Amino acid sequence: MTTQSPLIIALDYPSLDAALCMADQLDPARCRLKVGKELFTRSGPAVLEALHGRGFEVFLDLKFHDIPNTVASAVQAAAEQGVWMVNVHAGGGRKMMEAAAERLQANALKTHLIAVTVLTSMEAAGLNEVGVGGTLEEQVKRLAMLAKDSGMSGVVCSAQEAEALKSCCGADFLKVTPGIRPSFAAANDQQRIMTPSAAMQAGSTHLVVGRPVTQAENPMAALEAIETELAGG
Ligand SMILES: O=c1ccn([C@@H]2O[C@H](COP(=O)(O)O)[C@@H](O)[C@H]2O)c(=O)[nH]1
Repeated sequence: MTTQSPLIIALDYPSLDAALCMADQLDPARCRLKVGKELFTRSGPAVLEALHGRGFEVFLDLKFHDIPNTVASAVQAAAEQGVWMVNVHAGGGRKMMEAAAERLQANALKTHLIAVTVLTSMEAAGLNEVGVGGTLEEQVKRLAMLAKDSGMSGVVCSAQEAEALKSCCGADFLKVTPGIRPSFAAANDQQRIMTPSAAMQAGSTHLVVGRPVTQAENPMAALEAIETELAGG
């Protein structure tokens, strides 16, 4: 099933059972689901099969970053398992991204392929410490433009950069934004955060929400509060 909702719920759980317990409370007409490193490493492709069987579109968030052939093969493996979206690190460079995009095209695979710019848990000082000069915004913009030029259909960025990326990369270029924090939620380890409605206004195309829903006392009430906020209520 496909949905018009921009919401992608991050299933960051240590077991397949725990992830499916949450998935079974959610509706594929109202959100997509994200499977990340912890859950995939523990459960493997079985989690994708289980979520697809329940009608969900799945973003496989493994952030591949390796030599071009290895990344292209991993992206192909993900797409052949039917995921809706998969990602790589833009820092892997043009050749890596082009190889991955070309592999999908050569095999007529329609999975969205996007690239991570700068993790939403990073701030300027942390970026500087790993040797990146210039501002954080400049780095996000540089990597987004490189990603677009290398055949990516969008990027992972923070909602704080969405407006600038809309200007340089266009409205159709996907801006998948983690670090979404409704007013009731803690920031946790996220640095560049925004509320759901502000993120949509800024130009995010998809909102990744994990702990504000999955760790809430009442996850369904938290999700409904986000939906109400997005509906302008
Ligand atoms: O830059 C990035 C890229 C990926 N993520 C992932 O999104 C979710 C966010 O979860 P929260 O609990 O809402 O913080 C998580 O799975 C991250 O691995 C990100 O946060 N930032």
